[in-house]
Amino acid sequence: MSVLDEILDGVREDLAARQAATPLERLKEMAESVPRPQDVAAALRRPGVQVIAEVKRASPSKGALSAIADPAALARDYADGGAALISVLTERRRFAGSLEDLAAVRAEVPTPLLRKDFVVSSYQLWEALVHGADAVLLIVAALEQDALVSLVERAESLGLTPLVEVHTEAEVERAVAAGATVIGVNARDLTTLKVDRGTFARVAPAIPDSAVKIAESGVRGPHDLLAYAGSGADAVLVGESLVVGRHPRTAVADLVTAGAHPALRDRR
Ligand SMILES: O=P(O)(O)OC[C@@H](O)[C@@H](O)c1c[nH]c2ccccc12
Repeated sequence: MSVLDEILDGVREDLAARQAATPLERLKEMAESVPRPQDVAAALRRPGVQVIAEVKRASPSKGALSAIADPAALARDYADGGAALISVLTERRRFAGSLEDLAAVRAEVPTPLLRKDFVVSSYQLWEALVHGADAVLLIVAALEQDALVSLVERAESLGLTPLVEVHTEAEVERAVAAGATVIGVNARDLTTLKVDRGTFARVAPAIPDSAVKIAESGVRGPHDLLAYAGSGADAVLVGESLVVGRHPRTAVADLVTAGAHPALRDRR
């Protein structure tokens, strides 16, 4: 069984437990008092290369990365550094994340938030909404096409922006066919867990110009952002290098400065 399949099994088990504890009807009631999510595509389409900073405690490839005692304080650093979007891992077993982390970050910063998880059910979209997300990750490799199509539609109908993750050109076709307008190319292959920084340059040409293009994973600093920008990235998603470094606010600010270079600002 692949790592992805193992992760998905755990995700479904945890999901079943949450559904047993909180019926969908209850979540829907809670969603009534939540403000409408922000326009994430617009935030990522601003001139220059935008920085998406991730609250990430652990990963399947490396295990524990950082204890992150206070995710809200880290998110505050990311926001102060100029992140356009903050990604919060909510998967528990492999990434040590939680919906509580998402809610804590929501209470601290006004920045748009991405729920980063393995979404397999519309129940998780309602959870994302209730805990303050503006966008949700949908991973093409983890979903049958009809499930992908319906989750893109359901997310949009709730006002959530679907960020659809791909690894190959064939997956770009599936993402576009499902109506995705914000597409992330993950340099980490979720079946082998290896990072190949050339993935974005190979896959991005298949993404329509009208879509927002995000380069995910493997960004160690401004030089990697600039390389992804050279291949057409509108935004980069950065986790590990921010949480293991000692100065997350400065690290984000350095990326934001690189992404705001005049040559990048005038591209679109
Ligand atoms: O830590 P990195 O190499 O900067 O990568 C961040 C992000 O791309 C990665 O966490 C990620 C991309 N897609 C995912 C899907 C699920 C979980 C995690 C991810």
